[in-house]
Amino acid sequence: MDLIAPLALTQGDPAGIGPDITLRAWQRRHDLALSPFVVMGDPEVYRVRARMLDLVVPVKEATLDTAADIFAHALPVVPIATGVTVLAGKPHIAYARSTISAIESAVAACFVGSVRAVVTNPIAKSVLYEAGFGFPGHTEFLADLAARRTGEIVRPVMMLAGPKLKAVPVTIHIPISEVPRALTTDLIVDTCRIVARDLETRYGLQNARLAVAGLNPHAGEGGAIGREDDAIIHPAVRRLREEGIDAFGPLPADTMFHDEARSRYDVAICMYHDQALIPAKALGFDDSVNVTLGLPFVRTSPDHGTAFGIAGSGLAKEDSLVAALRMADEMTRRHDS
Ligand SMILES: NC(=O)C1=CN([C@@H]2O[C@H](COP(=O)(O)OP(=O)(O)OC[C@H]3O[C@@H](n4cnc5c(N)ncnc54)[C@H](O)[C@@H]3O)[C@@H](O)[C@H]2O)C=CC1
Ligand SMILES: NCC(=O)COP(=O)(O)O
Repeated sequence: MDLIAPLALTQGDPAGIGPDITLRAWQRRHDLALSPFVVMGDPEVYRVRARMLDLVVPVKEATLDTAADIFAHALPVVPIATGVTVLAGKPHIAYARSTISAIESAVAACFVGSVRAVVTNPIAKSVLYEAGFGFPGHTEFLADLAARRTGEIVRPVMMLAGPKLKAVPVTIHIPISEVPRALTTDLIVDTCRIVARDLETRYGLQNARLAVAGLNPHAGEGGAIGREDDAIIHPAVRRLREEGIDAFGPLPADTMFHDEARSRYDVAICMYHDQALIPAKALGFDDSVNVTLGLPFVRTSPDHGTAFGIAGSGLAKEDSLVAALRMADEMTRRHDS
């Protein structure tokens, strides 16, 4: 991999805080020693937002070849026109096409080696659904783009990674009422295999310890408070251990996230979205990163969403985006060494 190549940073929803935190991360690039990144987005959105926020950030249209050099003195943007005036804090389905195109362009650039990794700014799921977007989120869309490129099945796994906790939701963006039906022993086993493999290849963590959460209170209390823990999760843990993966559980989820409990594992495997994301965000909202494992390229993202309520106000913190840029940089360097 060409380590001179920049990281691709997608626009995300242009009405959200993506432009704010991108401008602020670029401003701090020297202090934070950030590797060059190139934005896939609408240059005008960044110019308008910089004026709104009173930030002195020159924005320059770039190509993938010129971006890394431009980064030293201006924010490089590979232009993807929104075609409409974007209002900060006011999401609109008219922005959906450019939001999606930015992701597609970043992935295409990654496959030809013009960028090293894909870092995504937040998208508003409901806005994209309204515009006909057929995927729950980036995670599944990126896997689909990768599968179309490689001709192979790509199983993506979401992981929230921060200094205090790595947590994986086995099921992601589905209604809580559908979780028990969606959970299968095979799904848990497949997810854990990908986690164990990618923690080694992408993070250099060998023989990772996987703490598998139960689904029901007290991990089902021997079947008295729900049967899924014994019937579905326990057999998955057994199979993983037979394969040599250091998985254990199912553990009562309420007692697996305190300091001492976390010292016993490298990653928490959780059964549903909030079981993973609540502890991850409670323990590190500003420095946790949303990573997609299982892809043939590196993808990271801030852990937060579009935060429309504070877009253009100057209140948005760029810390999680900075952590995502850093993590993507480190992951591509490690993979290459
Ligand atoms: N990776 C992605 O694309 C993600 C997208 N979303 C989308 O974001 C939209 C809004 O979701 P919410 O649940 O409201 O979560 P949110 O993360 O956008 O906002 C939650 C709260 O945190 C604050 N906040 C978020 N990021 C911040 C930052 N960088 N600095 C300071 N304060 C910050 C917001 O102002 C709000 O009070 C939804 O449409 C959701 O689909 C949510 C999570 C991740
Ligand atoms: N709650 C996490 C989230 O919404 C991020 O999803 P994705 O867009 O990274 O798939």
